[in-house]
Amino acid sequence: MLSGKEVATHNTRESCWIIVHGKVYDVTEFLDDHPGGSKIILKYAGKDVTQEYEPIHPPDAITTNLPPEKHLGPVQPGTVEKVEVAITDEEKARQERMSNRPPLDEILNLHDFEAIAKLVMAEKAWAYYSSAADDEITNRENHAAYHRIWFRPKIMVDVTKVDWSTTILGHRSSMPVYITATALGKLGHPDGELNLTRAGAKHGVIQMIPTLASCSFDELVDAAQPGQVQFLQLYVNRDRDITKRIVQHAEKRGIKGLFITVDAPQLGRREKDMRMKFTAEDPSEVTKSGSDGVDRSKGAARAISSFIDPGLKWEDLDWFKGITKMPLILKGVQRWEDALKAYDLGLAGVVLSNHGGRQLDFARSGIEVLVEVVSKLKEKRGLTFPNEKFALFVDGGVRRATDVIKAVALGATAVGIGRPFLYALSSYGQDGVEKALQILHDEFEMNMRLLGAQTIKDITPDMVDISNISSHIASIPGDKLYDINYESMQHAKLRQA
Ligand SMILES: Cc1cc2c(cc1C)[n+](S(=O)(=O)[O-])c1c(=O)[nH]c(=O)nc-1n2C[C@H](O)[C@H](O)[C@H](O)COP(=O)(O)O
Repeated sequence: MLSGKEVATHNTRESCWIIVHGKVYDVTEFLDDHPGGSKIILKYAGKDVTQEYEPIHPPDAITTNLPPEKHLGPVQPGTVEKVEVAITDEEKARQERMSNRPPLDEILNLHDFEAIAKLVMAEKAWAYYSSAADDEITNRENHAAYHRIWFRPKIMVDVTKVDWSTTILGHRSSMPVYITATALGKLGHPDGELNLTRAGAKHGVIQMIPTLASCSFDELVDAAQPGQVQFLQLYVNRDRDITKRIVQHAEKRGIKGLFITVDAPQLGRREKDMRMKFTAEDPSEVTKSGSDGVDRSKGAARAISSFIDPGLKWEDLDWFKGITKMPLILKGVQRWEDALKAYDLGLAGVVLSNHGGRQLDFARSGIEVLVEVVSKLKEKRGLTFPNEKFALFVDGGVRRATDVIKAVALGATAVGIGRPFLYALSSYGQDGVEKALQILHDEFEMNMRLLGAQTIKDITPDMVDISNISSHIASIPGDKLYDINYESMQHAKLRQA
């Protein structure tokens, strides 16, 4: 066993060891491959870096990215000097805002969590969660699309009792909503995705565990209550043995659905996240590309995703069917032809999604694609929805129970919600996530009554007017760069002249 003293002598670029979770790693040859640049590692060379490591890296990031011969084994307990991570003025100001945030009972809707999270989250964390690709048009369209769908409520229906519970892939759920997969939960809260597991258990809502969770997969499955249903979101690894191991382990641990993410052969250019250059203090320090040629100077997203296989193709699905019996669902389908292909291949369903606008900008919203998919699969295969055999899910921009009800009316089995639960856990931890779920329950109760629907089955296509669904009015974003940098400079020059 290595002593902390011995590890401390390896604190240079020539020989750099670090300690993570009580284990010693030789990262000397990894320094220039580190997505956040070498500087941040050298700052902690020879020391225990766990506290700095945890919020940004999935637990197994170091073991999967470092060859086994660099894993030097456990460090002797009691021999390691504690690393004090100095509290910056920015962090002090943030903690001050956190202590002044409104009490939870003043939160009335899911938008409130976003407003508070923006105030109380660390800049890097907010950038990562809120970021979307390019001009973020799709991110805005995701919610805007719901504003183009109007209700045709029924009256004189006895709605004394209303019930919005449902089944998702054959499992009971208290509402047609699941907590979708979003990476790096510990950026927002030290308990990370555990907040989602625990709140989901209390409110009978399914959690989709992300490949890039901050918490380990087993930690999240161990934290589930008996009978609590969890799905797994999978980024397919270039190394198929790693993927096979993850999938078969998940099945053994009782995961009830494998959601294969298909809209991210490369993670999108999320410029707010990129500006953070994540952990590298000196941006020019951030390595342009590692030994595998992956450009790592693009913030956290790109940093943690170089393992994703851009070569994933339809033929791979037979391989998946051969390694698991879990229902297979494709997450990130964006046109009816691909939904039809997934149905013909006997998959259990698709998530009509553009990754929360974080991937291809100008991709259409999930709800608009839903309308197209339902009509085309009816025309081509005589299918009606919701459909037990082939479930349609939608995610992106869902912030109200009325958004969910619109999706259900149009044939969705259920809807995934992402950022609102992240903002809730970042502002109030598990209590925040529970409050968000309770708000949705309260909104369902009211809206089902006002719609004249007693149960989910009574929410039918005739209850919505979708005549405007495809008329996109993309608000052209202001040209910040020109307006702030160039235009004002010209004015300044003219003023001086
Ligand atoms: C907000 C967010 C979304 C992420 C997400 C991380 C964040 C912070 N990450 S990402 O880092 O790679 O982009 C994932 C992910 O791990 N895997 C995935 O399939 N979708 C990922 N998504 C997309 C997510 O599953 C939903 O499609 C999206 O969040 C739905 O939109 P709303 O946030 O508006 O509800």
